[in-house]
Amino acid sequence: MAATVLAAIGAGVAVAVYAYVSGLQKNIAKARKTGLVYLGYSTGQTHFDRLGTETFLVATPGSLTMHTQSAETFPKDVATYGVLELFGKNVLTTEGALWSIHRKVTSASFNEKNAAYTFTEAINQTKGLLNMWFGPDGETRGTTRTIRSLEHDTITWALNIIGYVGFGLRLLWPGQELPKDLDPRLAKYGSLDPPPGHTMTFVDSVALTLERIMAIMVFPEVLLRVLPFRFAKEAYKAKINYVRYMDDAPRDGMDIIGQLVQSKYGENAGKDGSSNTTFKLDDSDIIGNAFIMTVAGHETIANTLYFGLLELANNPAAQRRLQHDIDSIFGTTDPSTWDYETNISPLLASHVSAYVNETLRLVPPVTGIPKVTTPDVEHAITINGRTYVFPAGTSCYLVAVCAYRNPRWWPTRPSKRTGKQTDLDDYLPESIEEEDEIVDIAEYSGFQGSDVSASLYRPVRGSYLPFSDGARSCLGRRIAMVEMAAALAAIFQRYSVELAVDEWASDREEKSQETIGQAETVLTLKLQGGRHVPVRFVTRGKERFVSDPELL
Ligand code: HEM
Repeated sequence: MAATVLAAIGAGVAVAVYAYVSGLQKNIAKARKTGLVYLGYSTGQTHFDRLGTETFLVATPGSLTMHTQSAETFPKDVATYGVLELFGKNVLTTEGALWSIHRKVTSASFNEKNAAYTFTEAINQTKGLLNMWFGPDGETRGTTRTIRSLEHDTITWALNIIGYVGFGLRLLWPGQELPKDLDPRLAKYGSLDPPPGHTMTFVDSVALTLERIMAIMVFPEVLLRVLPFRFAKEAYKAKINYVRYMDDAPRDGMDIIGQLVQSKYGENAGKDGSSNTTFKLDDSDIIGNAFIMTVAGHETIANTLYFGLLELANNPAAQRRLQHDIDSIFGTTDPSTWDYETNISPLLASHVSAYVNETLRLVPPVTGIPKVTTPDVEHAITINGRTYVFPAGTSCYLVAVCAYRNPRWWPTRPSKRTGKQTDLDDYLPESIEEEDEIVDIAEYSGFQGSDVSASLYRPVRGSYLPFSDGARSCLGRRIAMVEMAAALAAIFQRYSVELAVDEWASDREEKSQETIGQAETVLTLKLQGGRHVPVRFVTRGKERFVSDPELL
């Protein structure tokens, strides 16, 4: 008996070893055939430098993946986004005919009316954030206390905005009150304590669902309920609360999502792409898209504002230039009087959007984009003037963050900060602006106009894609730019940001840069494991750097 078991194990191991070796040989052969440089198994961004190439292949026993800095028009590899289909199919995770239906239905909501709502709500929420930071006596002191929760606070800020623009839910900061005439069905979403029928607030349920998304995906609900671990208990509690909030949300009161629910797209298109049926999103599609708008619509923006504020805290001179532009657009007028139609174009043509763009270059929330070559036939691609033929269905990872620091595409000079040969790792907001959005299939896009100034450096197409490009580019780009610009204007019109120097001694700028450099991607790029940079906001005129003549 024992001999039979051992023989069976031996045979199993032999089959596994054979599959491993032959898989590796097969993929190495495929890699060789393309003529490109390839690596076995390990991968990493420094390999671009080591191999002296912008595109290479990684062959493992189970896969062949291209890593590239060249944006090619491959289809998106939606399989890698499976985790985000947790609550239903949606515009990010579908492809082909089904995607075009989701895209058409959802893109209808990304219009100027919603961008204007975003502008007003971003100002309103930024005011709430500043009030919380300064507290009742902060204005008199002229400074906030040291803020260690900047990341958490910017996440809450962004969730509050998407809550309003996406769902029509007014979400509050401590000390704020709901408007008296609010639809009572919406009141529970703004509550700062868990309302009846819930064990956590709406905002906490969204934040914790995202934090525990892997556990929610991997373990069935019944198991999460009984497992004696904290992660399982949190995942269960977050999911139950989130689903209940989504089920109870009055569909008629919502904005982006409300329009989505009311849309009936295509008299001629069915959900499966067939003709002559009326398409209507079902409940799972609506919750799936609502979830994706919440995820895509807050962590990305929150992280950009967060890292942008840290970069500005490191660069007092940059803050001065930002404040100069804000002063010339808004003077001393109260932010609650700012008007979207009058102010948005000058604001987005000012240094404010250049500063956002530079943050998106250095610390982009989406560091890479998964793509895949044509599934059924070999795919020829020209890279640097040479054509390579790739096997059908080769996975491709566009390592966008490396392209944003590649001296071949960006003007560069030796770094004053580090002494390195190039300054592309430095925050240089004066140098760039984003290319105008060029949309391949216009009707699938949201906003299509220019939201940038004409005076700055325009990167070569394909070398700067923080919102991706083409038909599958970001639907929320306009909203994102409007939201971040409004927040920066509302903050820097009256305040400046500083590193909290008493905690970090003379090497504070270096230490802060080093900490930002430790950001890692889970869903988006962010500081993990409690790492943070302490800062303070101070009333303009009371900055430490005000005494530095170079900055005046
Ligand atoms: C700084 C903010 C943002 C950045 C950097 C960003 C970046 C991106 C990128 C790179 C993609 C392409 C992903 C891929 O193809 O794998 C994308 C897609 C998408 N984004 Fe954003 N995004 C931001 C804000 C938003 C906002 C505010 C919303 C909505 C409220 C949004 C909704 C979407 C959607 C729905 C898609 C999928 C489009 C499709 O596949 O057809 N994003 N975004």
